[in-house]
Amino acid sequence: MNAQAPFVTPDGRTIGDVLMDMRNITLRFGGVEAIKDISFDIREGEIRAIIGPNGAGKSSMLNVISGFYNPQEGEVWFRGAKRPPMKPYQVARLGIARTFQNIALFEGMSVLDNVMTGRLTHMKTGMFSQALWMGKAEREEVQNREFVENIIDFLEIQAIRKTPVGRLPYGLKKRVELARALAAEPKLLLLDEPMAGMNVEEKEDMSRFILDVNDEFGTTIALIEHDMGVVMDLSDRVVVMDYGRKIGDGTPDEVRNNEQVIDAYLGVAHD
Ligand SMILES: Nc1ncnc2c1ncn2[C@@H]1O[C@H](COP(=O)(O)OP(=O)(O)OP(=O)(O)O)[C@@H](O)[C@H]1O
Repeated sequence: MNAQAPFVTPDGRTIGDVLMDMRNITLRFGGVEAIKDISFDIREGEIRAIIGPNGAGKSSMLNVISGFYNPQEGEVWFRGAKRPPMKPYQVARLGIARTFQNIALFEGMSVLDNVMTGRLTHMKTGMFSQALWMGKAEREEVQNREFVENIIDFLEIQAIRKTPVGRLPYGLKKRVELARALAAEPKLLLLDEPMAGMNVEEKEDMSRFILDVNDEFGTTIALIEHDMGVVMDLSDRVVVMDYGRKIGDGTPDEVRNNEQVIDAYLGVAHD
């Protein structure tokens, strides 16, 4: 990848080269154009938000990034290479992990076991050696377990590591989902409405953890969020979508003062 001029955010943070480059993406569902010729990039180490009214195409965009949908037109570039159409598990192996708008955890399993499932992409030994519990499989299991325990500590969920997820309050379930995504050691972490349905205190906790993950692990984060206070506080840069088109792209201040964005989305109520 060519070195590019570093991008310095208004609060003085320097963010790196382009990690993900979406070029002229168009996605159709039959006659519906969910994404219309959108281009934007995600730079190494930044927190990038995608915002817009309901039905604007945000989830569709996240699904293109995660490989769940393959666009009819346009190119997806990741770490300096054009990504061919792929299945989500192949995209996960490239280092892209995600959380979902509606929590997708195994309710009957413990927190620890749920977070361990996020580690599956890193398990290298085959079924055969695992079945025979050969040395290599054992070493790998120990290392993966250690990695997962560190994440559990980091997100302060040690006290509930043995608790079945189904018994946890909503805010903690969201944190477990974040832990599971982090267990995959992603280069790019996608968060689909991480604050949806949370109370003020839970939102504050989640915001802090998102910032800590970005700081401590240097993980690049792209998120969809409707809470504008949270978006403006957390993000380095924001893409704004409306009816499948991109209508704004820039720092939180630039986006906040963009007339088209104000008319389509922010209005008065969100100020
Ligand atoms: N699987 C699908 N099949 C057909 N149409 C779809 C599909 N997924 C999304 N759409 C349509 O694409 C458009 C964009 O939807 P999308 O869910 O991406 O928007 P969004 O911005 O994420 O909305 P929200 O904020 O409500 O989650 C909508 O018109 C939606 O009805």
